[in-house]
Amino acid sequence: MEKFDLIVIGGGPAGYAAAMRAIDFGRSVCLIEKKRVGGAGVYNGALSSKTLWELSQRVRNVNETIYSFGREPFEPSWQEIKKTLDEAVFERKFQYSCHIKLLQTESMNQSFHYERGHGTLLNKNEVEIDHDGFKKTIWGENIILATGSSPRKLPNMNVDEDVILTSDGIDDIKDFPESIVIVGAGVIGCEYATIFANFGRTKVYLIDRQDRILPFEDEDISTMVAGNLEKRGVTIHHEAQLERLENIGGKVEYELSYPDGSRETIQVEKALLSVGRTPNIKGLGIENAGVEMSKRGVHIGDNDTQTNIPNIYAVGDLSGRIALVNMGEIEARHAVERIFGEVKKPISYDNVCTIMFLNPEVAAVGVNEKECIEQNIPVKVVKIDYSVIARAIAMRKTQGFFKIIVTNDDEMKILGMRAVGEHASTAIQAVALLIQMNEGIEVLAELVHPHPSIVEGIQECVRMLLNKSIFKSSVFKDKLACYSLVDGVKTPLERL
Ligand SMILES: Cc1cc2nc3c(=O)[nH]c(=O)nc-3n(C[C@H](O)[C@H](O)[C@H](O)COP(=O)(O)OP(=O)(O)OC[C@H]3O[C@@H](n4cnc5c(N)ncnc54)[C@H](O)[C@@H]3O)c2cc1C
Ligand SMILES: NC(=O)c1ccc[n+]([C@@H]2O[C@H](COP(=O)([O-])OP(=O)(O)OC[C@H]3O[C@@H](n4cnc5c(N)ncnc54)[C@H](O)[C@@H]3O)[C@@H](O)[C@H]2O)c1
Repeated sequence: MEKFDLIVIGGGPAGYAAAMRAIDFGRSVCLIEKKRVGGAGVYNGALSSKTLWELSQRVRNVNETIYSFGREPFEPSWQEIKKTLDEAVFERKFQYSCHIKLLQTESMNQSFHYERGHGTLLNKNEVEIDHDGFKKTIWGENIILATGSSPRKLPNMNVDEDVILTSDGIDDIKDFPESIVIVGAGVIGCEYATIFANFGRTKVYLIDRQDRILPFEDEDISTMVAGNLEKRGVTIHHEAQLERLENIGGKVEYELSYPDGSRETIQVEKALLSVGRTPNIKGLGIENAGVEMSKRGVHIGDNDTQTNIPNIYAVGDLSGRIALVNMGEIEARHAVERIFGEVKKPISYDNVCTIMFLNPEVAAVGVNEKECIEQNIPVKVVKIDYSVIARAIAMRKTQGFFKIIVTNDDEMKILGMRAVGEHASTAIQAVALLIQMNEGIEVLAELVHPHPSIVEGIQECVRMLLNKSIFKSSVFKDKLACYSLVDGVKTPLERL
């Protein structure tokens, strides 16, 4: 039987990162992937949906520009869009293939081994690999489980990935549907609503069971994103309870009920279910090795990625914590460092940087106002509208804002930031680093920023906190705001 220092089951972003980190320690590692290396980081997931989003943003931008010149809209076909999507996915797939092949060549002198097949734990050290019925068993001193997650389904709903789809099937549609209902106004639902609305070829209905989309974010963000979706013709069913959704003769019929007792029935061409994801635990054999779920039955690998069986770790979406590529990679690298002796502090989930690919894009790090109110954290908040940032004016993209949340004391340590608008994702990075380094805001206030750049807005925010901004909030009251937020009460702060 082949023996390894580490076996990794699952070759998505988390599993791949784990295997690569093990190589750095000079340990023998076997990576097992049943389908396609890259997982949802590439296919029917992060890379594919972001390619679609980028294309759709370009189409919308072009159309907004040429509309103002009185020109006909630019309408690429779905086939053209799909070709570009496939090219992007292929490029990444090719990189992974070459990387894996070259790593296994003798000249690389690596102890990396790749196996295609379904991995199942037989006990705490042995894993069976099943490749199209050909089975073999390997032995590992340590095992990392990284089998990811799959779209959650709803009862009584027959997902056929043709008429009723999930994110696993949406990229394979044959044409722009005339209409689509999206069930679930979370991240995937809102991103695909944005994509279809941007292309402008599909009537989109979005089912939101709460009173506002993206309920985990502050209201100013939900309002701006929802307003833009509605401007582009999206119907958002707020506070809607989905009573029924079925395929009737190749079309979708769904029925909603509302708190006032009213009901409505609507027919559309396709449905997309985006109601969360479920960890891929079935068929993994965790029971054979004695690996247990957390008491609440959701997490696996509760002890800082380690499971109750000391040589078995769980990382990425499988762990049931934060389902993001970046966190999957960090958890995976952390688990390997724990296994091979480079023990560090436990992973912190406090300042995770995220981007939601909406219109406009929304980037986040640390706490928002909602969390400060819920957790009763007294803070100061400073907000600047994109319309006073030179670069945004030059781009003709003045919708958006920066919001920075700091401690309610003289030190004013940054606790969180939201960036909503063009280049939001690049802007968040500087502030994330300051939080990580536990630095004060003065550093940002004095740094020479490039001009014109969107990040100058962040600088103006911190200058406002220090009462030395260039534009004065007492004059531009609707564009610059600075207030304290204590016990849920907002009090404007005196600024020039
Ligand atoms: C539509 C969509 C958009 C997203 N957009 C973003 C984004 O913009 N940014 C972001 O950070 N995250 C995004 N995510 C989330 C991100 O894709 C996941 O968090 C990430 O892929 C999780 O990585 P993972 O390695 O844990 O799991 P996965 O990517 O699910 O990979 C798990 C791998 O394990 C394999 N596997 C499963 N069982 C076995 C087995 N028994 N034996 C062998 N192999 C097995 C699977 O085939 C798969 O390749 C998105 C997800 C979706 C669905
Ligand atoms: N840009 C990104 O970073 C990005 C993009 C896409 C996905 N992801 C990751 O993938 C994960 C899964 O995304 P998701 O959008 O499926 O999950 P989600 O948890 O973000 O949203 C699911 C939504 O579905 C709603 N819902 C659940 N059951 C419902 C029902 N019966 N009827 C109507 N609505 C219902 C929930 O209220 C929630 O708003 C995300 O949590 C995120 O971690 C990240």
